[in-house]
Amino acid sequence: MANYTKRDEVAVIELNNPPVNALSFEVRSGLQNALKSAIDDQDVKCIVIHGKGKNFSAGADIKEFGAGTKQQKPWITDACRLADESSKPVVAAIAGTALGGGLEVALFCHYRIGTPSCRVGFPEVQIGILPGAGGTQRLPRLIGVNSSIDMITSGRHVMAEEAMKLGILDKIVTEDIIEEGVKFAKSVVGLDLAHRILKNRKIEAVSPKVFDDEISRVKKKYKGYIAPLFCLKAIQASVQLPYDASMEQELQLFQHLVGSNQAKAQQYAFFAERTSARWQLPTGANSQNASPLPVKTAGVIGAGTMGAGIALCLITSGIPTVLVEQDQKFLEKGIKTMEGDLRGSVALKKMTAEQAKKAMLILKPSVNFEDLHDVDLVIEAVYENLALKKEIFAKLDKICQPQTILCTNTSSLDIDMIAEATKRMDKVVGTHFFAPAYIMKLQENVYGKNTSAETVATVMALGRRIRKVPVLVGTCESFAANRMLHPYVTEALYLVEEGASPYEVDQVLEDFGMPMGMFRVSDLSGLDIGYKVRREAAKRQGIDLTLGTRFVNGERVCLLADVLVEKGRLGIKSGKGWYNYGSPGKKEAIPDPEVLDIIEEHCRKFGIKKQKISSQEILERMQLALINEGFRILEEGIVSKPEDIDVIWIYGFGWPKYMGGPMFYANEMKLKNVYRKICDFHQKYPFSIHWTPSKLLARLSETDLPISNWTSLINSNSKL
Ligand SMILES: CC/C=C/CC(=O)SCCNC(=O)CCNC(=O)[C@H](O)C(C)(C)COP(=O)(O)OP(=O)(O)OC[C@H]1O[C@@H](n2cnc3c(N)ncnc32)[C@H](O)[C@@H]1OP(=O)(O)O
Repeated sequence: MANYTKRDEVAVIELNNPPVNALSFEVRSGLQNALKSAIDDQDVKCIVIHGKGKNFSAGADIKEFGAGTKQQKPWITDACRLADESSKPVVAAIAGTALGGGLEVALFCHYRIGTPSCRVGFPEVQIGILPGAGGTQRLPRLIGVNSSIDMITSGRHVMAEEAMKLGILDKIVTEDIIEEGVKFAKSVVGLDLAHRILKNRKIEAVSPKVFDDEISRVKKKYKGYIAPLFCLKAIQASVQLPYDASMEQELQLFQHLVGSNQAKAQQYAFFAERTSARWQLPTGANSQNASPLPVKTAGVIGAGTMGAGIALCLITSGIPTVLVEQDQKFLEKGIKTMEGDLRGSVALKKMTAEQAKKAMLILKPSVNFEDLHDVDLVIEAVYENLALKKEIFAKLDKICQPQTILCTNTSSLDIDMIAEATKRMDKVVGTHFFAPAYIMKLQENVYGKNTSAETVATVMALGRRIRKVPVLVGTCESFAANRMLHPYVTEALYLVEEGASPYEVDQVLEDFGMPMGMFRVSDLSGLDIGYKVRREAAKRQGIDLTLGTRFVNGERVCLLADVLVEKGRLGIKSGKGWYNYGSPGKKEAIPDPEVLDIIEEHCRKFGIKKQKISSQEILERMQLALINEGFRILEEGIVSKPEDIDVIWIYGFGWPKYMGGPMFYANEMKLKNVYRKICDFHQKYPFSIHWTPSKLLARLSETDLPISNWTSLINSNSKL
């Protein structure tokens, strides 16, 4: 709703829909009525619109879009048209965020003022739609076509200072936004409003080439996403058509997008991220009843690629950090990496040179563990070796304050075994970052059997603070993220043995929307890593793994990657892997006939008959193998909801948001179809344990319920 009050001759309209003042039907109607009252009231000389609480408005209520249903009238445009027509100045007084429809409301006002910390933007592309209440028509009239294209197709938030430079804000004021709004509104009473009404403004002439170039740029940068292209069409209409006709065009484009599968998936992903933040432990403790400890300072152990990346996340979020390495040379190398990454961020305009300098000032590099004595939280990021990690944790337990939280960046080791090296098992937790840690957004937090709710609350809060997307998972072999990768990778290798080339497999995955195919990712990580892990695991089990091994414990194995390693093809680092890179460290992946010969030879050796495998089969086998594992992870309670898995795949492995995530994808395929196909594969490939159908999937597939109901069904039926 919208509250209407008066301060002398100033009407003050307050958008009131906590927590973010989303423009629901009630708010739109309230705004329309309040504007009518203010315009009709003879005593009112000017009008201020502001938002209750921390935000002006986060835009349209995304929940109302639900699967393409039309918003109930009045639209934002119906409500705000009154501002355009008003002879009394209307001022948008912006604190917090004015996003999407929120910014559109502000663009209907004659003036916009904002606090120094306010942000504006059109993030609609991120939820698969476009600004559908005049944003694509009015912004170009205010800040020009090029800047509008940048803002609308990227969806980025623009800070007050930049908004002022662009001309979106007329003034930056103090944080006391209502007082400032009233004062400003009074100061503009009586001024000519004609040139302040955006729909009346002339739009600059722009050559069609600008749009052709932008289409190419957007297609490349946001590969697979349709909304940014629709945004361009709408902006182009603003240049080519009169205002009313181009508004109509914007509405049509908006309506097309709002009903699209991509919008549905992207909006699911938006809410999944927020649902995933609401964690719970098997004890019943959860994000509502547990409080985080304050983290004023932090420590990182290990200045290798991961450690340096994690330290960078901390210092760029304003957390003073001690970075400890045992060797001065490695420490210096780590700092150089960090400085290089910061230079990259400055070049990409993600931060200013001043901010980068400030971040480095709160880093304390050290070769002395004792320097971790007073920090509130330590993240250990040394290489994967249980004995070494236990030694470090025992040392930390003695050096750090009793309340200090000790985190391990392990990707596979048992959290409980690491915790046992300390006398504070409740304060030990996994914080698994993904490479490159400074860039990848997923933070997979892993609780052990003694990890306290307070510790979990602290690392979940830390994740959000350092701009990661934190997800809570329980302990199991490889945890949730990497565990799901296993069947995906395995199935890719089987497909290659059976007749698909690695390049066909990668093409299918990239066409689906994955940023890189599985084989390119393996080359990037280094094939020798898996080689070592497989040999160590086999050694632990007393198995003699050789290139002649075909079955382990009754399960089919394919060691083609190991054949490449033994030929010196380690991936990008050696210049050759599944692809040829020309020379070590080069990134351009070129399909290599030599690899196809190696595969031929491998298949001949084992008498494997090759056949043509369709793109559809490649996709189904890879996706369904990981989906089945996802259901098992849910079934075992390693994660508490399907959204956790989707968030892991979107932010850890680049699953396209417009496909929602693997669980959402399964939901769209209908679980009965997913289950039937998995059963078929199980029958066809009995020696692949990953095709054993999940019991939870079997049970859910009988219900035909949508993904939004799965969690309550799982919780209400312990037999699942
Ligand atoms: C025809 C007109 C068409 C108009 C197009 C639009 O306007 S579409 C909407 C465009 N706006 C957005 O995409 C903004 C989405 N919101 C955000 O980016 C962030 O929420 C925020 C505003 C930057 C605030 O971030 P913060 O971290 O402080 O809070 P949360 O993200 O956790 O959000 C708090 C709760 O509010 C819910 N929510 C946020 N925005 C909306 C929205 N636009 N509609 C509905 N609900 C919204 C969010 O889901 C959180 O709810 P919980 O129940 O607490 O999880």
